[in-house]
Amino acid sequence: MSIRLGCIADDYTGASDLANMLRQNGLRTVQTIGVPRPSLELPDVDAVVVSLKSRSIAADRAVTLSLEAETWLRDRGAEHVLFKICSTFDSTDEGNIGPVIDALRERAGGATVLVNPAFPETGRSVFEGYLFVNGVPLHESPLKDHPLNPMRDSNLVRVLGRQSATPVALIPFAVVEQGVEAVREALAKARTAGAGAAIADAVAARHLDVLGQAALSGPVSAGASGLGAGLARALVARDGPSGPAQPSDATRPRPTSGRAAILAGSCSTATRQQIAVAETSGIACLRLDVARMLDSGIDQVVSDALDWARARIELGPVLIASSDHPDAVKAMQSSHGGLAVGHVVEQALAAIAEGLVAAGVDQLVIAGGETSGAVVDRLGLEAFLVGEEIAPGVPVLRVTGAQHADLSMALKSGNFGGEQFFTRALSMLG
Ligand SMILES: Nc1ncnc2c1ncn2[C@@H]1O[C@H](COP(=O)(O)OP(=O)(O)O)[C@@H](O)[C@H]1O
Ligand SMILES: O=C(O)[C@@H](O)C(=O)COP(=O)(O)O
Repeated sequence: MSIRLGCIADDYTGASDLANMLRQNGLRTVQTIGVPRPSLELPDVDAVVVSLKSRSIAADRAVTLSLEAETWLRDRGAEHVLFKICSTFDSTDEGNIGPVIDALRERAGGATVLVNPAFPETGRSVFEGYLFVNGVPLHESPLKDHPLNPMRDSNLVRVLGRQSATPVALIPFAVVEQGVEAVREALAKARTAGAGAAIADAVAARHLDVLGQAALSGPVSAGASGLGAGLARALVARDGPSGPAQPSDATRPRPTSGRAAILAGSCSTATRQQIAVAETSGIACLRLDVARMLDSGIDQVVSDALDWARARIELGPVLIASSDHPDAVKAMQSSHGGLAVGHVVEQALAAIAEGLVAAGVDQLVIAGGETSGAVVDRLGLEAFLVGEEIAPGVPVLRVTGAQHADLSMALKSGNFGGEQFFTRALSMLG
């Protein structure tokens, strides 16, 4: 297999968001979970998105995993590697975006890395280096309350600068508006000035086209799926389209047991609203008792949740959620520690997912990036074929590989999807 674009995603929902975007813009794409084992059979594709769960782990570990993925992608012919980060720049002052960009840049010869997390379809734009989420500066958006990486600074030059070994430059709106050559020149100047990375502005799809073409002149870039779309369009414009749109197994409906479940660990405003709507539309819902998990361990909570689900699963979809309001999350974190709470809840939801699949569930919707990572890892999944789009950033995923190849899934970023997302996803997974 020889690929045209290699991608490393720092979480699994972000990876499926990117895979969806590449597919929509003309690249046959597969999403792998980690670096694939050598004997895993992958379809003939133009792009591979290697998903890592590296957003909220120690920076040195994130670097090691990302470099392993980069080696695998380059060995398969990738001329350009996109490091897929969150469109809300989820990270802390310790990393992991800066350290991974530094390592990928050094590996690829030192050219300044173009960085842009804009995703206009979901309301993320960058202007003068400031990130806006649905028209609100990042630090005023719901991301200020994220359980693992509260985003309290909207200036990405500053945010990335605090995580990086070298200074960070800005490629402002006025330069991006001038076009590809102007952006290439700005990147060259940034390199001469010693900047290892440059935040580029983009508020509309046409800016992402410019950035995609400019980025393709170098070996590495970093951004969200908007930049992925720009890169895909640039590749197709330069080299022409290839093959059929997608491996046919990705879109062919599969026989299903009819058993379906939704697991939510995201505490985002969007997910909490989607749960509220699901509750009023007749989906059986169970709220997990997070305090009980923290006080007495997860086993009894998991076992009670599975008993509850098994009693209902033949009648219709079930929804099990740990999601809570930011005040409740903060209270829990102040007594037990943020990462520790997150980890315990993720492990509980992963164990519940395992039990549900053992009970015959073959349609599974997961809300939350870290939550999705924990579930996919627990199930031992190896790769996904990318199906139709459910909502911007969220495709139908058909499992491929040795484990659970009958499973159809949606991995939803906490922030994505409209109010009716869960019912829409379930109608498309079958
Ligand atoms: N009630 C809760 N209290 C504290 N943390 C929680 C609670 N429910 C879920 N979490 C944790 O919050 C984090 C949510 O992150 P994630 O799954 O990535 O969602 P998102 O996509 O919204 O970022 C996870 O680590 C999850 O375990
Ligand atoms: O770019 C995005 O916003 C998403 O693709 C993404 O990475 C979401 O992360 P989570 O909100 O943690 O799922």
